[in-house]
Parts: sequence; C-alpha cells; structure tokens
Amino acid sequence: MPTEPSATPASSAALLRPVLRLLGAIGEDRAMFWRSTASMGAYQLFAAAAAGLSAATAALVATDPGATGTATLLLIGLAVAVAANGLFTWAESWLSHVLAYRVLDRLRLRLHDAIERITPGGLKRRRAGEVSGAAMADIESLEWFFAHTVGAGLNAAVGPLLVVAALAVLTGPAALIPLAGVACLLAVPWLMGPLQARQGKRVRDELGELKAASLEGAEGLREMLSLGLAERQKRRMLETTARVQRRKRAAALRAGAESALADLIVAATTLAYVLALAAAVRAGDLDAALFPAAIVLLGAAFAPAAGIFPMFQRLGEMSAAAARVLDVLDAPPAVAETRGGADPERRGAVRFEAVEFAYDPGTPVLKGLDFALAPGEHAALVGASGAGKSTIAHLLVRFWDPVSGRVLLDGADLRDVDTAALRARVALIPQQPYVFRGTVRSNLEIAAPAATEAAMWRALESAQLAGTVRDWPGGLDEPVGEGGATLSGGQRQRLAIAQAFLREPDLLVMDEAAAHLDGLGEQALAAAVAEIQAGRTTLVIAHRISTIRHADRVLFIEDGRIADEGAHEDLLERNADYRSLLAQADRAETAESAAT
Ligand SMILES: Nc1ncnc2c1ncn2[C@@H]1O[C@H](COP(=O)(O)OP(=O)(O)OP(=O)(O)O)[C@@H](O)[C@H]1O
Repeated sequence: MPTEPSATPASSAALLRPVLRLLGAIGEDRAMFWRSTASMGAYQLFAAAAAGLSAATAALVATDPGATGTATLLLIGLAVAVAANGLFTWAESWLSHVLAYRVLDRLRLRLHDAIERITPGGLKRRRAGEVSGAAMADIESLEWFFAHTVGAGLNAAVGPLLVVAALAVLTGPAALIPLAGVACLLAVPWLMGPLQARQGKRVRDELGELKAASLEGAEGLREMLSLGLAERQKRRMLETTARVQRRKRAAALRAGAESALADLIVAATTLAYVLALAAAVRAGDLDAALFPAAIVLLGAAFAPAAGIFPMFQRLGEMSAAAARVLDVLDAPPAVAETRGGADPERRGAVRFEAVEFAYDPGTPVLKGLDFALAPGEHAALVGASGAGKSTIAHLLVRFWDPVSGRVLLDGADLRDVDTAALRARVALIPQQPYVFRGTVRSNLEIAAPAATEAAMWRALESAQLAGTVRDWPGGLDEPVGEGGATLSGGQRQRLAIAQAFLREPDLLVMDEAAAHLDGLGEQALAAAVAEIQAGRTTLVIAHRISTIRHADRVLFIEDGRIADEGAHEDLLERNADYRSLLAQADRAETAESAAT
C-alpha cells in the first residue's frame, strides 16, 4: 500500500502542503477554476446583498412608511440579488464539479503513468495492484476537495474581508468586532487541525486492523476452527471494534466541541456588535436605519468562514490522501527508458559483464556476475531460493539496471537499446503468467495487436493449446475470467507461450513452473516449451531435474556469482553444493508427486 505518513504533521500549514501541491493538477483548467471561484464569490455577495437589502427595506418601511419610491427600488434590487444568487449558486456547483472531474481524470492518468514507470522496481515489495487501487481510491476522495473546498478556501479569506469593509463604511470602527470574530472563527479549525489529523489517522489505523482481522477470520476460518482459535478470533474482533468505537467517539467529541466553540464565537461577536451599534445609535454616531442592515451583513461575513469549517475538519484526511498520491507520483523511475538507440543485428547473444546489483544499498544480490550465452544456446539457471535468479531474468528485460557492470544483447548494452524494442525481442514467461480479463483472442492481441486469426491458431498449435481452445464453445472468443480464473495453471502457461510465439523473440527467459502439473498438462507444457525453445537462445530458471538435465549448460548461482557452470553431469560429479541442492529439489519433487 502507499505509505501512510508515519507521523501526522504538527501544524495545519504542514497538513495543507501536500494538498496544495496537488493544486498543480488544475493546470490547463485554470480559467475554469477562476470562473468557479468567482461564481462562488458572486453568489455569496448576492446573498449578502439580498440580506442587506431586505433588512434595509424593513427598516425603511418601519421608519418612513411614505417613501414608497425608495422602497420599490430596494425591492427591485432585492429581486435582482435573489435571482443572481440562484444563478451563481447553480453556475458554481456546475463549474466546480466539471473542474473536479477533469482534474481527477488527469490525476488518474498521471498516477497510471507513474505506476507503470516505477513498478515492479521502485515499489519494492508492495504489490502494484494494491498501490494502484489504494492511490486511485485516494484520488476519488480528493474529489470533494477540488469540487468544494479550493474555491471555498479562497472565498473564506476574501469574502469576509469585503463584507467587513462594507460594515466599516456603514458602521465605522465598530466593524473591528466582526473582523475579530471572523478571525477567531477561522482560528478554531486551524488550531485544531493537527489534533483532527491525529485522530483521523488513529481511526484509519484501527479500521485497517479491523478489516485485516475480519479478512483473516474469513480466509483462515478452516485453520482457526481446526486449531481451536475461533474464540480467540472473536475476542480479537470485539476488542478491535471497541477500539474503533473509542477512537471515533474521541473524534466526534472534538468535532462537537469545535462546532460549539464556533457557535459561541458567532453569538459573542453578534452580541458585542449589537451592543456597540446600540451605543453608537444612542450617541448619535450611527443612523438607526442602518442598524438592522449591519446586523444582517454580519451574518454574511460569517457565512464563507463557516463554509470553510468542514474543509478544515477533513483536512487531515485529505492531506493523508494527497500525501499517498504524491508518494506514488514522486517515486523515481526504476529505469530510465531509452528511445531510439542501438539496433544491433538480431542473433540472440547474451553477456553479463561483472554485473553488480542490489535492491537496497548495502545488501548486494549480484556480486560481479559474468556469463555469456551463445545464439541458440539453452541454459538453465540453478540456485537456492533467494540466490538472485529472478533478478537476473528481470535485468534482461530492464525492469532494473545493474548498479555496475553491463548486460549486453548482441553486443549492445541494454541501456543503449530502445527499451520498447528490447522488450519485444526478449520474451519473459514468468512462473505464474498474468492472464488479462477478456478472451483468449484479446490476450493474444495484447502480445501481438496485428496478429491474424491464422497466426493465432498457429501459435496456439505450437503452444499445445489449440485442441483445448477448439473444444471450448467460444473458441478464440471464450472468456477467460478475472485474471484467467477459468484456466488451469498449465493452460495459463501455455497461453503465455502462445503469446511469446506471436512475438517471435530472439531471447526467451522462462521461470519454470515449480508447481506440480498433472501428467497430461505436464507433457503438453513440456512439448510447448520444446517448440518455443527451438532455435532460440533460452535461459530457464530451472526447478526440475528433468529440465536441468536437458539444458546445454547449467549456470549454478551461489552468493551472487556463478559458482560453477557446465554440463549437468559434470557439475553433479565435481560440485558438492550443487549435488546437495539438487538432492533437496529431488526430495521436494518426489514428495510433491506422492502428495498428488
Ligand atoms: N523487489 C525487491 N525488493 C527488495 N528485495 C528483493 C526484491 N526482489 C527480490 N529481493 C531480494 O533479492 C534476493 C534475490 O531474489 P530473487 O527473487 O532474484 O531470488 P530467486 O533466486 O529468484 O529466488 P526464488 O527461487 O525463491 O524465486 C532475495 O534475497 C530477495 O529477498
């Protein structure tokens, strides 16, 4: 998951920082943003004007009933203000939502690009799907910010100032009272921001714990029942639920106290202002007719400030969401992609030259790896778990670059070869190939968008999958389910091999399935593998003795280096570590066959 900032920022200014950085995403919609903000300002001013005009009309009718001409003018003004208020309210709502949707679309695209750029490298052990899912959800939660709060924030700052300026013109120095009141009202959520963020984080943490506990309870139900842990699990759920409730109560208490304090400030300001104006009227410094209008305008000064209240109450939540999105957007690319670049003659010769590699500085995985594969050679990469075999495979498709040393394909450093062209020339077939939701055809098209139907059948034929696909009612258009759920492990691998056939790679890098396949599936897979390997340079991460035995050459990896290399029989004879590793693999394979 994208990281939750471990400590919440200590001030509202710090909380605002990540949120403000995301404002850059408004980019080309700046004009729309200003129109939306201006509409919000306009409807608040017209609302204030409508309130002021109605108060002035009432005061005029009460103090001078004969002034019908002025009263009519005031009423016309009131009607215009009410109509304009309605119009601008609608315009603001429309513009702010269109703006928010556009900005979110842009952010989603930027996030998608960032995830593509940094996975599988920069996100370390975090799963790309989780990261993408969580960050996309965070973007959704920012909709409220872009649609409702950016403009409200500006209006909260500017609107009250304009109204207070109007009050200063009407009532003189007494207008300092509403100014102080508005400042206090804004200070409440601003000062409470960090506490609100801390409480929000605690609630999120406890909810995460509750979700994990309930998921574990469902997924591990069988194990829990058989180990007699059901009671313990129930207790854990109850305790976590109680903690969530406690955290939520604390947050609700704070929110309630904030609202009460805000009400108190508004009431105290109004009272102080009324007293000040009454004194001014009594002293003859203020026209009594202005009194009601000034009090109504006071309400208008508070309205935008009160509008920003909910924004501050959600500032912690939005700040955390923005920080998680930025975490992904800011992550450096795992490799700098090359465009254009060298185009060596395609033969399929591979060379690792003194390759050093580490995921984390200080923990080297490859320590000066040297080996070469001749065009068309079939090599097996053998080593204990964690020896670095998959890392070697991933270096060949440039998911990573070496820390030092070079990886060469047909004499060219991979960093100098066009990255897209390189990935088209090297086919990587992982242990558990990913099958996309869709059909057999759509999965084949992903590998080769221009492939004809005849070419698809040829590829399926070579991958030993044509018979199976022909038997399915939908044939090529048979749905394969979410993540290829309707396919067996062997079928998924053969589909990946068919994809590789369509791409006609010069180099094949395979992570051999360690899982046991049924006899028929294994035979079909072995035949498919033999077909695709024919005439191609192949590097297989080998787990099975049968595969190792058939390789032209075995590369035995130990401690980040090639510890030994040669024919399998020779290594067996001369290398005790190799013998013991294979003996373990043999035992595991025998136990697996016995178990099935
Ligand atoms: N993305 C990563 N971030 C940090 N460390 C990693 C990452 N991927 C692998 N490692 C570590 O690098 C080392 C080599 O891993 P690698 O997957 O290449 O080994 P392997 O030989 O393929 O293992 P296995 O046979 O179990 O698949 C291991 O110690 C592993 O924990």
